[in-house]
Amino acid sequence: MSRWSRSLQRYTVCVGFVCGLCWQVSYANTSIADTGETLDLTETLQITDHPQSLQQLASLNQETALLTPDQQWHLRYLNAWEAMYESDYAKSETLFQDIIRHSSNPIWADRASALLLSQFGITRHYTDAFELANHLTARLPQVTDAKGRFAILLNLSQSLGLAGQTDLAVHYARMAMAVAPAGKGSCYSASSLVQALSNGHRLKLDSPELQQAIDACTAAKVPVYSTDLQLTLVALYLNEGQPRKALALLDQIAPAINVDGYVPNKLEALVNRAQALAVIGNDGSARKVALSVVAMDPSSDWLKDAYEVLYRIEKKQGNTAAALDYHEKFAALDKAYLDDIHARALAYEAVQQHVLAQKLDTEKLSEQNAGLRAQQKLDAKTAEANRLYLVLLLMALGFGALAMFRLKRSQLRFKRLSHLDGLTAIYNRQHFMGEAGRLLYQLEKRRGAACVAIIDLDHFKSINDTHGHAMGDEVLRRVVAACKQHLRTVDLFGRLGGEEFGILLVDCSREQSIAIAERIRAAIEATSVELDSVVVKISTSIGLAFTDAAGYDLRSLCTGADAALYGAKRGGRNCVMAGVEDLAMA
Ligand SMILES: Nc1nc2c(ncn2[C@@H]2O[C@H](COP(=O)(O)OP(=O)(O)OP(=O)(O)O)[C@@H](O)[C@H]2O)c(=O)[nH]1
Repeated sequence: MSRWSRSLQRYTVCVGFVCGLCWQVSYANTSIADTGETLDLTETLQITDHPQSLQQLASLNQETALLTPDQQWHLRYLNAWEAMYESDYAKSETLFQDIIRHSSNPIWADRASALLLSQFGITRHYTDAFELANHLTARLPQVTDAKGRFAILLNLSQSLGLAGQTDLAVHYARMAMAVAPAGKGSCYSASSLVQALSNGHRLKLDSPELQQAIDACTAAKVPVYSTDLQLTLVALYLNEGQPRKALALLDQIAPAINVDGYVPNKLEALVNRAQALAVIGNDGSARKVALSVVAMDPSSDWLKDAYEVLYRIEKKQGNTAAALDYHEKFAALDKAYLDDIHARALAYEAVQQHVLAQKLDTEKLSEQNAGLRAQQKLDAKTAEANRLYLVLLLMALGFGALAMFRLKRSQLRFKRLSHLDGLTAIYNRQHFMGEAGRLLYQLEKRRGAACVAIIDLDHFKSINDTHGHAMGDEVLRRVVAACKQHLRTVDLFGRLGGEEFGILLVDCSREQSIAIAERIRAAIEATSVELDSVVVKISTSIGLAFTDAAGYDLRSLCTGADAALYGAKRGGRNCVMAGVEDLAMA
């Protein structure tokens, strides 16, 4: 028969030993005060002396207050193991999940995960098993706890073997062998390798792995495993058409099987014996052995093989009805068995597809995220560039505006300067004449009165000649200052040239104008100009012309004022001559 048919049962066996991890620990003294040691000892006893371990576990569960938080997780792990051992899978799964999710110590989480992986295989929760297997495969590089790593590797090999992934099962079994502790650890890992090869139909009678595993388990004194491996050899004899050798080996290991009392091995041996007897034609014995298997009412795997033997014997002997009956039973179990293999393969593929889809989704998301991040970076850079452009633009506009402002101010300044006399800072002749003409035009429209006064300093040449041009310039500035004292802001004041100044008195009657001119004359006369300790006295002659007589034409007014000025000079200087009438009088 195929070793496949026994895989799940062997799976259970392996789990039972692996999770116990029966390291070489002495347990003579079971009343240890140190709770940490008690926990370790209890773990050992779970395999080597189960009744004793139950007592230890009960004591520990009553003294949880004495345990550290980490020891409490260890205790939960032992309780989970116990529940699984007792086939209370609902309870053990709850406990395992609690440890996996909430234990802060990865040692317990990893060991619990390894056991839960086993349990999922036993309970045929294949999807859960392969999902957990994927998780543990990814987690493996971080597992530093030797026991946890070993347990994970063994159970990965087991679960992947169940999925028909022989290469992976062999790979993890070899990894487990590489880290296996001497003794039982070597036996368990070597047996896992044999099982992986057997499940993948890669095991031959002369495969060195088989003998290596038998030697390891014999040396480690693990009789159940040794017997199981011998049964693997029996199956190979049967598969290769050597039933007598199979029977010989079964006879050889029969005493050990009885001593072990391990039911799966006992059933396996019986089924193999029935098959071998049937092949050699000993139908009566074969039927008897097969019926003994049926009587034990085992799980489907052995029952299926037993019914197959019975069906072939009845058919061979022409017992059609019995043959048909056995065939129906065999076919039903065989279908269930094939369905189970199919279910494992499907679950494995579904999980791989799911993982692949998740990976693709993750990659797609990563790509999208990368794209988004790149877009965000681009957007940020664009925004930054835009801000920069805006700042530059504003700066350019600012600078432009500033430049414009400066240019305008400069233009205005030049314009203003171009309107002013350089020495006295009052209007020059050109601007004075232009402004005077404009004002007179406005005055004419509203018939306002105005007066043009021309002021000419007396004997200015002699000041220059006597005291120099600097004194002459200073005199000119002081004269302007004196005139401004008596002018209103509406009046127009300009230097017409040399020592000659013009004034347009706006909205000023003849009398008011004469009075102002007289005050200006008096002020100039009163002015003493001192420069380098030299004091100069000055005077001025002023000629006036009025709009009420000369009209609003500037030229006429200037001519009139000039004529009046001429009169003032002729009249002895230092006086005001008002209009043509005065000139006529003069
Ligand atoms: N210091 C100085 N002298 C100037 C300036 N502009 C003209 N003058 C001088 O002013 C003098 C004018 O002299 P004149 O035209 O003979 O007149 P005046 O000496 O005042 O004689 P009357 O007008 O007849 O009293 C000349 O000597 C010019 O050189 C100036 O900006 N600064």
